[in-house]
Amino acid sequence: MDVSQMAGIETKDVTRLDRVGAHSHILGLGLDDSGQARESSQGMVGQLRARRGAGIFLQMIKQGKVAGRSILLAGQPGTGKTAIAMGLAQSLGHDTPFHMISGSEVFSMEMSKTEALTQALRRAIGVRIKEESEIIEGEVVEIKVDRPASGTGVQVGKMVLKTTDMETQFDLGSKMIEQLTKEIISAGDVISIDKATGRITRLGKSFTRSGDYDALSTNTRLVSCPDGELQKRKEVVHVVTLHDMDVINSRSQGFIALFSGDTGEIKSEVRDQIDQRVSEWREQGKADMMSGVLFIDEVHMLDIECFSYLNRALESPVAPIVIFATNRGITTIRGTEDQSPHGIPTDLLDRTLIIPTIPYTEEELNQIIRIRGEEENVNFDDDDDALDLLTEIAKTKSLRYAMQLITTANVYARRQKQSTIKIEHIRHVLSLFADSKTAVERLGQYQSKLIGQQS
Ligand SMILES: Nc1ncnc2c1ncn2[C@@H]1O[C@H](COP(=O)(O)OP(=O)(O)OP(=O)(O)O)[C@@H](O)[C@H]1O
Repeated sequence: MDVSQMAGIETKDVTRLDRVGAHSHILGLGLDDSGQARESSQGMVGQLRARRGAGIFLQMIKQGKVAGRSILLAGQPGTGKTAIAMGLAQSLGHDTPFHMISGSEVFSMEMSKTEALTQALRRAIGVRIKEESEIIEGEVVEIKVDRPASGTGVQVGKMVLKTTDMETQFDLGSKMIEQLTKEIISAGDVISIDKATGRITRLGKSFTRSGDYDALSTNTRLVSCPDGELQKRKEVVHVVTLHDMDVINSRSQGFIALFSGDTGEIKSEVRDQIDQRVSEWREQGKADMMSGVLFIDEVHMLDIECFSYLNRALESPVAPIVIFATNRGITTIRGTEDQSPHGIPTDLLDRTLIIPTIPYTEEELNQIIRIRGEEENVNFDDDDDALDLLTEIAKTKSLRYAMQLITTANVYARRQKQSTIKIEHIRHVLSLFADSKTAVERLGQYQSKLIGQQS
């Protein structure tokens, strides 16, 4: 049986999952009941003040006091700005829409700046619809992916799912494989597949397999293997974003555009129709609206027109929560000659609560790497210095680079038929992949050769 076929469509999962995947270990802000940040909780480590600040903003959201306001996370790269924004979104509910863009992206799309911002805002507003749906729910026994011999082309595979009463093998298409990879699904996970959309949700790890994991994160939810039939009808709550609905309803675009992410401009009549339909559903009690989070990184890259547009958009009654981030200090506001803190005009800055993020201590970096390792099902050898070396790399190069090395070293270790990452695996991938600073230095050194300007 082909899961994608049963799902009716290949997949409905939308764009930019790759960037979100790097933060899949973040499950919330890690605060206690009094709003204090726990040193390490819900995948979050350190950055206590910033998390506390975000926690207060969270309370304001819950009390409906944020209209027209936003927060700005200001700090060096790799200090957890995206992680905090995501933690805040997660604290609002695990199905809260979270959409991230970078300021510069607004200019690179084949559409006007305001259209790009409107799409981004609508991607962060959810409509929660309740309906009975067919799902497949079971424990993953095995996933096998066949790589095409050429190394490129469509991937196919098989997945065996079981309940306490039955076991079935499903064929996997490339989109399903992509989703399974993104969600880091492996044997022992209990998952649910919505047949209407093909969306996969990891419900937790099976109790029966919990003894098999050396490194079981404290975040890991343990659940029982489901019983009865694999396929069942359940009342499920779908969250679709206003943007998804716009795209599906725009006749020239349709579903296909959702997969490619290339949606082009959407006509305002289409948006009006969707708004109208959603408001009818709300009156009939069929749907609720939910504000998600729009995270705009590199906000200093936006220009004055974008800022004016956002200023107005923030006041709309259906605005999402907008979180800005930047690593710039005083800089020119694009499109003007004026300078301002973080390159943001003062009228917008005035409505923004600024939360600084600070560099991590060595101990914190070590913990973040450990958690990320657990998330990727990586075991570190306790008698070995692999974790210390990664910590050192995070400190001297960048945290992101250290995280990339976890993934690559794991692939290498597995190819060497070893189940734990050792220092030699890290050294090997270090010799293969340069960090961005080293790459830039090298490019500078060889620039004349690269662009053929040697005399
Ligand atoms: N406090 C934290 N606890 C757990 N993980 C974290 C924390 N801070 C950062 N990370 C993880 O470290 C990586 C880099 O952090 P992140 O992308 O949030 O930094 P950033 O400040 O947004 O960087 P940039 O300015 O480059 O966008 C991510 O995978 C993130 O999830």
